[in-house]
Amino acid sequence: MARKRVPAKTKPPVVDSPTSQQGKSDESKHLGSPQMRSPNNQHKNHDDSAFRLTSHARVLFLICLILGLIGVLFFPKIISLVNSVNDVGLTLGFRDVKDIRQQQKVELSPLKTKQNEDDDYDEEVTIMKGDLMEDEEIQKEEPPLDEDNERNNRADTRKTIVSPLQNKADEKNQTKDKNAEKTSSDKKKSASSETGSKIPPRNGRVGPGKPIILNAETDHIVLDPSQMKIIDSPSQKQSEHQNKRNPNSKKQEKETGNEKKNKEKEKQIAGNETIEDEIQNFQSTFHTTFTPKKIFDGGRRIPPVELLAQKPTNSSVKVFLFDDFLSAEECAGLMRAHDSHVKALNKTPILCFDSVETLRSHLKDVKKNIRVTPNDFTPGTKCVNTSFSLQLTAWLKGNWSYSTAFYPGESVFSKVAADRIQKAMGLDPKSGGKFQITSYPIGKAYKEHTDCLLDGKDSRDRVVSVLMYLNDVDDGGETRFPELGIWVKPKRGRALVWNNMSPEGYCEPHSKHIASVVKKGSKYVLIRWYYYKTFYSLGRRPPAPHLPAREALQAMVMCDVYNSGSCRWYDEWSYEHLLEYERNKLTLI
Ligand SMILES: O=C(O)CCC(=O)C(=O)O
Ligand SMILES: [Fe+2]
Repeated sequence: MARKRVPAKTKPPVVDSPTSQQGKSDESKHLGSPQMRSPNNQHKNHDDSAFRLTSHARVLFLICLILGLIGVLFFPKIISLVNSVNDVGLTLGFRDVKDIRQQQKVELSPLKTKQNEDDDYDEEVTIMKGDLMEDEEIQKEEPPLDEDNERNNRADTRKTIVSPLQNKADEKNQTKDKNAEKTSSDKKKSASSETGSKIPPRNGRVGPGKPIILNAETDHIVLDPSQMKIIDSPSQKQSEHQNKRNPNSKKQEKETGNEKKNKEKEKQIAGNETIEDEIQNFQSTFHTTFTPKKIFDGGRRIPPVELLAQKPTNSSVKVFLFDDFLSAEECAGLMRAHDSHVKALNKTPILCFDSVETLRSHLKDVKKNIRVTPNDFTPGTKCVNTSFSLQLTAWLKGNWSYSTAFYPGESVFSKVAADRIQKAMGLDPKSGGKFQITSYPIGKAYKEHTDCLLDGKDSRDRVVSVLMYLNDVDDGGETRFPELGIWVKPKRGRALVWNNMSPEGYCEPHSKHIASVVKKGSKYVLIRWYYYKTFYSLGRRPPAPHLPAREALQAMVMCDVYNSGSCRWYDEWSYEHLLEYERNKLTLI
């Protein structure tokens, strides 16, 4: 065997394998020169060095290829690591490596990766660190929710299990979409005809030729107290909610079986009202995600910017920001319409509290030593009567923020905004609810909350929130996400969009946010929530709610968990309307 070995320096005889012959003939074909084919020594030497050169070149080529591959694979990581060190370093001077790693994790999250497939997105989404704040600052300004409460909230959230049949239900619902679209267009027609209404709508202007109508139709509803309904027990609410969440669950089947019975109950609740076809035929759809994209509107280029969590988090919450999403004229028009509507509802509001303890805290705060019990609430509600409301209003000195609402079909602007949101954020207008404008006078804030938790249960189904700032605020008023370490300064026309629920349909505790105290000036925002599941009353004012009697032009003030931002004035009673109405119409959706 050893003898047969060819000395290293002598060239082995060329054994023309079929491939090498093939190679030669290919070469000759290529070069087309007969000499090149003649096997003289010179040529052999040339061949040798060419061979050596080629093999060196091959090795070099392979090394380059491997290096290139490594570069391609790790280049974005290296660059973004350098960037984040720069960004974070510039802001804080020094940051824990753990946090930087976390930032990488967020950048490489599934949503981002998915979006990278979209050229438009890849090109235009800017990833930005969220502005940072110290934890202690959050603690100081906005006391966190009671710890036990919070723990329960989280436990409740995790307890709600999405049915494995959910996907099937989604598919089914998608096929129903066509029907739903039809229903929705019918609904729109009906909503706009409804707008014709009993009292003249108040008009504001949103830019040239774009009227916004804030319709106070429900202000005329004066209810028969005998129609009032005792609010359901929390466990009942929860099971109803789970039922909504799991449309194929046993409970749902049971209800389908009991459809007739429920319809009767329904009719009973609705009195002599007949159930409109559009309600009866209503098909709900699910909404689980959003897809930010660059848009152009009114000559403005509006790209999304992703704000990265600045704290370790494994949540699915994504926060995006679009500057100049609304024009200056639109912002001014919306603020004017809101102000004039608030002014018009000049009757003393009815005051409501989430509990008698909250009422007590407020009384203590204004140094009124009055004994109150649950009997001070109008039966079946958490609201006090008109004369007590009058007294409380004087004592509390209008210490609240103001929210007015308008619905699709009530203004040209609502369609313009819904379409723009759809284009920029991929949110289906059909899943969006009312538009709510809120103004915060100086000193006002709004408590820490998620948009999907209610009394510790995910009852609101608000999968995505779209918050639009209508003015610059001189000082304060930031929207803060304490769990993510993100805070955003109000800026006229800026839109902020985030998901409150995971794609699986869980309410995300990390979506908790706070409207910080307005320290100087005032703050105006427009907000629209997009729901996990559409329900009939989205997009139009729900019919008569089972709430305390009230006069026309009488708003309500709702005071939740007692803290600095606990009370909010509402031009309508929609918050309860929606829950109540959804419960009542459960069998229809
Ligand atoms: O005004 C803000 O910054 C946030 C408002 C908000 O979160 C809400 O109304 O649900
Ligand atoms: Fe919120």
